[in-house]
Amino acid sequence: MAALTRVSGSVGLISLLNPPVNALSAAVRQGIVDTVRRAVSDPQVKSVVICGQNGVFCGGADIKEFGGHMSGPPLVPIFNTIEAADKPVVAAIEGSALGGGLELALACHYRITQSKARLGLPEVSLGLLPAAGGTQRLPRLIGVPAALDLITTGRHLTGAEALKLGIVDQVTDQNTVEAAVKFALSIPSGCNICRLHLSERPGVMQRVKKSAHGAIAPVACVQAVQAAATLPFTQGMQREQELMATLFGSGQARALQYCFFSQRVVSKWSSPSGSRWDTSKPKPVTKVGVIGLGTMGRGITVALALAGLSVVAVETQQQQMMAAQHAVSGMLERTARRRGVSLVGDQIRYSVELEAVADVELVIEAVFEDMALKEKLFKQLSTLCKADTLLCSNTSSLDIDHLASQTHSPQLVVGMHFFAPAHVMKLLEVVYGPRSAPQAVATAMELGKRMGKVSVAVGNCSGFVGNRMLMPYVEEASFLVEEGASPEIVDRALEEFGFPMGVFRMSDLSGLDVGWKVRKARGLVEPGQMSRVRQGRRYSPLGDLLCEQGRFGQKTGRGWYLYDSAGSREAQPDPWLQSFLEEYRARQGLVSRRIDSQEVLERCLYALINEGFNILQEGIAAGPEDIDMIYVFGYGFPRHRGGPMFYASQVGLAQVLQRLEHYQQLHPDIPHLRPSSLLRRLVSSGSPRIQRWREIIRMPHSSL
Ligand SMILES: CC/C=C\CC(=O)SCCNC(=O)CCNC(=O)[C@H](O)C(C)(C)COP(=O)(O)OP(=O)(O)OC[C@H]1O[C@@H](n2cnc3c(N)ncnc32)[C@H](O)[C@@H]1OP(=O)(O)O
Repeated sequence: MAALTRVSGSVGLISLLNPPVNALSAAVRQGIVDTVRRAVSDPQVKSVVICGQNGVFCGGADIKEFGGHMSGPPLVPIFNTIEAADKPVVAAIEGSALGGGLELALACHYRITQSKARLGLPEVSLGLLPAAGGTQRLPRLIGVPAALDLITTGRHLTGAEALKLGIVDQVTDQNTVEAAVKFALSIPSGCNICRLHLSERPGVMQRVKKSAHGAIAPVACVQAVQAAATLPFTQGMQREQELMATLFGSGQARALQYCFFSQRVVSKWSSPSGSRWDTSKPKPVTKVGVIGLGTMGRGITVALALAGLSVVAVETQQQQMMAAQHAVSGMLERTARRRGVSLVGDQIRYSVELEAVADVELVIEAVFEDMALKEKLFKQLSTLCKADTLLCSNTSSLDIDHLASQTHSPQLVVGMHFFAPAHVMKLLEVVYGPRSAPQAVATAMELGKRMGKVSVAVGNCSGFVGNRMLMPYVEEASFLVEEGASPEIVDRALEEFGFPMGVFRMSDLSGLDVGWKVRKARGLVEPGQMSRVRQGRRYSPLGDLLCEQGRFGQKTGRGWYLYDSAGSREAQPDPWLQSFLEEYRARQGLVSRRIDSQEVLERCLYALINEGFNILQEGIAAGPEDIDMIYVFGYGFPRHRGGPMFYASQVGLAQVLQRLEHYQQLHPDIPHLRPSSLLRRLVSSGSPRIQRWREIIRMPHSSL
């Protein structure tokens, strides 16, 4: 798992061998121990170079080992031995040096890196801290502020950025191992351990705690770096170990590591028809049409252009097209500057003629959420585009199969549901209908990947996965307000749970009129009416009544909260709303009661989770990982809780079932509190680990 050879006469070359990313498994750690010992004791070896095989230095500790019993030599003494070696040790970094991989390089005396290599300490995103000396060596090498930034965010750097910060000694575009060997031959014996004088950074802890939304790892990272600033190296290392011990077995670490693997699981998509990621080849796409340049169309255009695709952007009115062109240019420049990438000119062609998309390979429709308008457009596209052009809709809830039926080639139609702002948000729901060809799904998934999205393939139903689950969550929040809670009580409970925004603040941000339009389209809105049963089930008209008063949220300066002015973001409790709610409850004969945060969490989250089980049962999502990644990347579900389905597994499925039954008895008129039969089945199968749910879902069962 690590090999030692002698090159250029006197350089001991140690290669890590553990494809695909040379993770530091027990065997690799043992290999490093053995090869370093041999190299250091060999009198013919004057200096040592450590590299990774197959163009990757090292992706860090083997995350798969974290769940089980850890065996083999630990990293800290291995790295201390390397640092203490009396022969110069040089790390040759290609591909990635992440987590324990970078910590290995930091223990070496010198680092040479490929300019495009990725370096970073991403442990915080796994609920951990860099506990193989990273929190002690990095601040001593580059200072506290830069180290804090890298360790608390986990962000990756390029080799060139790492050189600027002083993490590496040399960057090369040539063969990195050869450059490192040449470097090793040129340096005298003795080592280069940099020990900066460090001082603490006031105010950092407060800032990190605020942005952590309840995650504990970023806080522990700050504490560990503070130890580097205040304690001698050996004591700092001890503090690092103590802090790591509090994180290692935590539920948050388990949730975050589950997210790491789930993000990779969802790219290996499958559908109930049997089509799969490994048997469906995507069609090559170089030119894409975007129809409709409102907020979504503009974001999609930017995301495509940044991914290096040619875009034909169509808007029917000249004036709107000009406005969109101006906005897209600004967004592109800002995003490219932030990401440090250069723009390729002339990638986007604007037109007011639909015919401009006649020669593209894929079209993304992003016009208003109006079925009649989309039907007409798909009919036109089907006639004017090439016979094999993929037609995709950015609808957030409409029937993909119905749209497909408007075209000559329904197999070429899929949904590509982006999230606003589309050039920033990582989630893409790829929606397949019963007639979508495997190649169409594979192509949309591949295009999402090229745009840097986490793409999740889901089946066709109203609202798909994300918005379908959101309905019961939002409805429960309104019911709680009818029963006595205030928007502040509901939002506070959800924000303390870890959501960046509660239901009502989020609704004010996105606009209350958005949901009002959807409810109108579903025939639920009865202007001026207060009835609380519609279409045979409990309904809260509160949102409609606010809209009738022109309270659309932030954009009108009032909604569930009050704002200083239209467009302001600072939400304040509104005394008017309080009186309005009191009057509403009195007219409805509702007796207000005290509602605590436990009830808020249980009713909102268990309703959401219950719908997730229905979705799994119907095969709309292939597994719990798909739902969890949709919620983590698209809806702000706290990543350190793993997503709604993982959270349910942590709470205990029997407990979720029991609380749903309890609330359903109290509220028999709320269908989404009726426990899903899949949840019952899982509980009666002994509540297996989430990784085993797919087996249970697939098992034949009787619904009797
Ligand atoms: C005492 C504690 C000390 C240290 C703690 C740590 O080091 S924690 C680990 C820190 N490292 C990371 O977080 C890096 C994780 N990996 C990545 O970010 C990417 O995999 C990487 C290295 C940038 C490569 O990306 P790429 O897109 O090329 O490949 P992909 O992500 O699809 O990964 C390929 C397969 O490798 C598996 N894998 C990757 N890293 C690890 C790892 N550290 N441990 C175990 N397995 C890893 C990944 O799951 C993929 O597996 P597959 O079965 O093919 O889906």
